[in-house]
Amino acid sequence: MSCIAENCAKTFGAAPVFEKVSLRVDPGEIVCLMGPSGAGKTTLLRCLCGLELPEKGTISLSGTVLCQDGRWQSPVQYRQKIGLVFQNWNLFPHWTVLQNLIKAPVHQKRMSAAEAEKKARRLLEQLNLAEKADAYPNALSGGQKQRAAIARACMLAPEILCFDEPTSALDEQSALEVTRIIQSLANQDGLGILVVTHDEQFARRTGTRLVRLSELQSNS
Ligand SMILES: Nc1ncnc2c1ncn2[C@@H]1O[C@H](COP(=O)(O)OP(=O)(O)OP(=O)(O)O)[C@@H](O)[C@H]1O
Repeated sequence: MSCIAENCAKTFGAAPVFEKVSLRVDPGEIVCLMGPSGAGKTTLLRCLCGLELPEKGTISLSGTVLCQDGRWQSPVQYRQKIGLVFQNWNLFPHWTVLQNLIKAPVHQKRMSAAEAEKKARRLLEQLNLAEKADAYPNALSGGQKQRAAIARACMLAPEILCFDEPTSALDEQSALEVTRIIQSLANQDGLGILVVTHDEQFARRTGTRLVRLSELQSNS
């Protein structure tokens, strides 16, 4: 159930972003990844989510290997176990909140429409968003969009959930709400959580472990 990156290296063109980076996220823990702008935090997150291929190293989740030394291994199975809440939420604007939640699980034939709707309504209820099920994303506040994006990521029951800068567009109240939701996902549902953030205050009150990208790099 742990997500493990070992000795990963990623280069764009001729420029190495990071080398020999290792990171482990266990069930129930909330790892906050921090570091200077441009250090490669989002790139590492995207590698862990199977959106970028590192040239070196291995990434695996509960025994399913995503990639090894620049080759994809089992990306489809791996991606089913990990979810990502994007910084700008990436909600489809022409779909309602409910449709945003149910389209992927139904399209991927992992759930019937009825099952997906039942699960989506339960998640929206838990996230205090039930009354917005039929609203379009442009009618939601930033905090509500964030919660809709979290609900959508939870539809496929990931083992690990990743967040890219979850508080960057939120006011203090909504950021506190995100802390509560993330802690509940880790403590009650046992998810492993990885959060890339610049928000030191958020990281200190939310994380069970704070790591800097520079500390993940082996010098040997
Ligand atoms: N698709 C890409 N093509 C080329 N270079 C890229 C690409 N994505 C990221 N980079 C470069 O990789 C480096 C790391 O970027 P990344 O977004 O991972 O950093 P970050 O630590 O998340 O920064 P920030 O905290 O500012 O979001 C930067 O120099 C960036 O310009």
